[in-house]
Amino acid sequence: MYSVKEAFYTLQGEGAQAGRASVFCRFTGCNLWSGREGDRARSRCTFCDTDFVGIDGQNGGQFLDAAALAAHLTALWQAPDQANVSRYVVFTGGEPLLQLDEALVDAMHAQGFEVAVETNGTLPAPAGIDWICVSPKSDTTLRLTRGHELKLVYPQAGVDPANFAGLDFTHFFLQPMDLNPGAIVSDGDPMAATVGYCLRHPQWRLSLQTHKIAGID
Ligand SMILES: C[S@@+](CC[C@H](N)C(=O)[O-])C[C@H]1O[C@@H](n2cnc3c(N)ncnc32)[C@H](O)[C@@H]1O
Ligand SMILES: Nc1nc2[nH]cc(C(=O)O)c2c(=O)[nH]1
Ligand code: SF4
Ligand SMILES: [Mg+2]
Repeated sequence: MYSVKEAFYTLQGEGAQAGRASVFCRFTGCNLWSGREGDRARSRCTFCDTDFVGIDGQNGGQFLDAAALAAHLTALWQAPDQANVSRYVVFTGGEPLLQLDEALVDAMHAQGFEVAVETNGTLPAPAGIDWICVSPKSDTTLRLTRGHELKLVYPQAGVDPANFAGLDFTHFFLQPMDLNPGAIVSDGDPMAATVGYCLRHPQWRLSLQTHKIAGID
């Protein structure tokens, strides 16, 4: 059984795949925050910009098995098939690695999708994922120390990007912390701080949340 908050067709907004047409599957629940505003300040992740509670979002629900969820997500892909252009699904949340398993990865591959995940990196990943984006959070133990992109929200108190710069990732991004969700503390302007860090440390590139700029999901 999989619990899905919402699922929708949009453009990936962040990181190296920004701008790419994608089906997003947002799983319910996270291991670093309950999702309740009253718990935010004392949670392990305090700046989350996402509602991942329940199954009441667009195209949300419970799905008995991988085949059922794969069919549901495939129906959301809205483009005609074209040679050399893959369908693309992004599993996020909440924390997707609480629910994503090899059966679902395989079922999406069988429907012609490349499979991406957005994870906080604290849980092991099933085999077969084509694109792993890890976004580390302060005061957590990173279990996923390799992948395709490491995308650190910046600045986070007590987190130095240098601690991740030697890990086995292809791309290194800093993403300015969006303070709108009521994020708890940040020193100064995250955008300016992030730009400044990337200017001084060219290994790191700026990731903007382009879906927020574009006004899409
Ligand atoms: C909502 S999280 C879900 C996936 C997973 N739990 C994680 O944290 O990576 C999706 C992405 O949004 C980022 N994010 C969350 N809140 C943010 C904020 N206030 N500003 C910028 N990025 C944020 C996360 O770091 C992650 O890269
Ligand atoms: N368009 C769009 N791109 C995204 N990239 C990562 C997101 C996420 O919430 O995981 C996200 C999202 O919520 N929307
Ligand atoms: S950003 Fe990710 S890890 Fe943090 S509370 Fe939101 S879903 Fe959980
Ligand atoms: Mg988001």
